[in-house]
Amino acid sequence: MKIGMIGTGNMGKILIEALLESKAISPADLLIQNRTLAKAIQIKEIYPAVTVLKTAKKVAQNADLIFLCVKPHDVFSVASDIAPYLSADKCVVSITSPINTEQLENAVSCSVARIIPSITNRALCGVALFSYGSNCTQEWKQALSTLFNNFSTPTEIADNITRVASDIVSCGPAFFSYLTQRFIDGAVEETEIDADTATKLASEMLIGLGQLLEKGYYTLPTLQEKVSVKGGVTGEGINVLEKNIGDTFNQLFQATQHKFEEDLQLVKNSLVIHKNI
Ligand SMILES: NC(=O)C1=CN([C@@H]2O[C@H](COP(=O)(O)OP(=O)(O)OC[C@H]3O[C@@H](n4cnc5c(N)ncnc54)[C@H](OP(=O)(O)O)[C@@H]3O)[C@@H](O)[C@H]2O)C=CC1
Ligand SMILES: O=C(O)[C@@H]1CCC=N1
Repeated sequence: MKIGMIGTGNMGKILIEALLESKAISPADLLIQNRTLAKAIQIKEIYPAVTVLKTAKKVAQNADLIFLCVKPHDVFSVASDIAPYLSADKCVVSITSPINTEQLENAVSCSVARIIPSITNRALCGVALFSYGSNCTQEWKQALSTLFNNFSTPTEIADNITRVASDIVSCGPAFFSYLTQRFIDGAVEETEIDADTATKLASEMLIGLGQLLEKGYYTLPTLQEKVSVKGGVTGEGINVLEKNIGDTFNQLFQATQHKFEEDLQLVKNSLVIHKNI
């Protein structure tokens, strides 16, 4: 199977690295293209057997499975460029949350899916959120799930939880990096530890925490219970968190939902431009 990647920015590159480093596919089966071609050429310098194509049209003609790894406002322009070259047996995957599979199916006449990846897939772990188009064939559903299983936990989601699922899976790494950074900053400001040591200790702690959860030794509540010895220091710290976090995370999910509504409207506007309604 030939896989085409249109858009080799942040996420396109991460998917290429995950596909190749997990050995899900061979570099000879990968066709890549980007608006600024130099970005795709840089990837070929790392993986010489990858083919760089000059146009999205050529990717559509030569690949069986085509990933659209562009920003939401560019998806329909790329989809309408490639639509005439897609036979019914091909599959198009978009990776962005504000565009649903119905909108994709209206833009191209082949199997479609939306797969929202996560930066954690670069480490060949974490979740990829799957939504299949209503006309997506069983063969493509199986092929996509098998492909992503090499470097992620493919998880099918209902449309109504798209935003929150993506907040947790794809935005989550940024949120928890930010919180960890603030944790480190506090330690450096309040004690004699230096930033490098605090960063190293906090990073190792997070890796260990991930391993504990992966191995299933503890749930999140039992883990807190085990560490918070009665009358001990952890309890004092948890009290501070309880007093101050308040409804921060409610506000966070409200803010992302609000931004999502705006993004959905922008997508509708770009659909009008491409006359696909
Ligand atoms: N970042 C993340 O963690 C995640 C991102 N996503 C989604 O992935 C999508 C892409 O995000 P990201 O990779 O961060 O964005 P980037 O801006 O880094 O990448 C987008 C790429 O698309 C290219 N591009 C734009 N138009 C075209 C075109 N017509 N033909 C070919 N290439 C084109 C751009 O080229 P050029 O070099 O010319 O700008 C750029 O390299 C977003 O919709 C985002 O929501 C999903 C999950 C996680
Ligand atoms: O489309 C999305 O929801 C993702 C989450 C992180 C960036 N973009």
